[in-house]
Amino acid sequence: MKTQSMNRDWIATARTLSEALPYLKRYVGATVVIKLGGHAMGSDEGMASFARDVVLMNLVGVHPVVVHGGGPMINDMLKRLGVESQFIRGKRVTDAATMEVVEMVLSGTVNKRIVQAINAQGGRAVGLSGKDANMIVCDPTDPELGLVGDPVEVTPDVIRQLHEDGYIPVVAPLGAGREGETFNINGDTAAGAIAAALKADRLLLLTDVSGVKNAEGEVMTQLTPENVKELTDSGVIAGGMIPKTQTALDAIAGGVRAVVILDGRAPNATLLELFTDHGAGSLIRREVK
Ligand SMILES: Nc1ncnc2c1ncn2[C@@H]1O[C@H](COP(=O)(O)OP(=O)(O)O)[C@@H](O)[C@H]1O
Ligand SMILES: CC(=O)N[C@@H](CCC(=O)OP(=O)(O)O)C(=O)O
Repeated sequence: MKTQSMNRDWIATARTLSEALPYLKRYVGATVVIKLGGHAMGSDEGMASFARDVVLMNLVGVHPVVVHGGGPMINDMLKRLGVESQFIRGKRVTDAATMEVVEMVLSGTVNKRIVQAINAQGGRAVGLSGKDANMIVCDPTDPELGLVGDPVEVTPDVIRQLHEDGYIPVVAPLGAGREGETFNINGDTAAGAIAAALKADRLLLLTDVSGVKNAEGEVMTQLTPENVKELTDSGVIAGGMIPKTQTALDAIAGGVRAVVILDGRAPNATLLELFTDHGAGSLIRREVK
């Protein structure tokens, strides 16, 4: 039996769809890089919801690229294997034994979980890492971090080709060294480098907080690179938020139009951000309009 309140729900849904039209138009043909952090990868239900959003985005003409992390999953596996791991300035010190586990977890378990989730929603996801087609070539970040790499040459042709053929690329943050090594790249750094190489319209960094907070703990809905520098210098931006905001600044300097830091655990976070005037999280771009 249909009730009046059910009718009201449908009317609200129709209004939301209708209001999305200008945004849908704006993003046709746009490239959107979405970084899914390990902390934002929740339950199977949360993963299915994320995957549904990515498939919908693709169906309305957006070219999504998913770049993922998986730090907590690497920690779990290292613990099970009895391998010690430590972080310096937010990056995992990676020796050869750790690298083997990092690659197994990122390229194997995590990458395939996302690929399967997208395919289960009717998308056609293809999993790859920065090593495939020599997409991300790295130099070592710092000798004390071992096999941690900084992207120095990014060739995203394979991503463009996959988009052209209707596939959704899902990229694990690993890079190739010039001497045949494998490098462990911070997930945010890898996403920023890919977004800059593609001159993406948006880079969405999905994490476990609703955005960048000011000294009062309020989420800043819009920030310029200057605001980020001030908040970092005063110590308000700290810990894991530092590589994220640094990635945002580098990506903008590299030609990405805007970067959004948002809570990936919130339902339909990416759709809200792209297709409504409500937006979500903190938008960082050169000029705040
Ligand atoms: N100014 C700030 N605004 C929001 N979060 C901040 C800020 N400074 C530090 N953080 C911390 O940064 C964390 C996000 O970074 P991180 O844990 O590395 O995320 P992820 O695993 O998703 O990459 C937040 O959970 C929060 O504790
Ligand atoms: C160099 C470095 O620290 N690499 C990360 C790669 C995964 C990652 O970045 O995962 P999140 O996005 O979930 O944090 C690591 O080994 O944990």
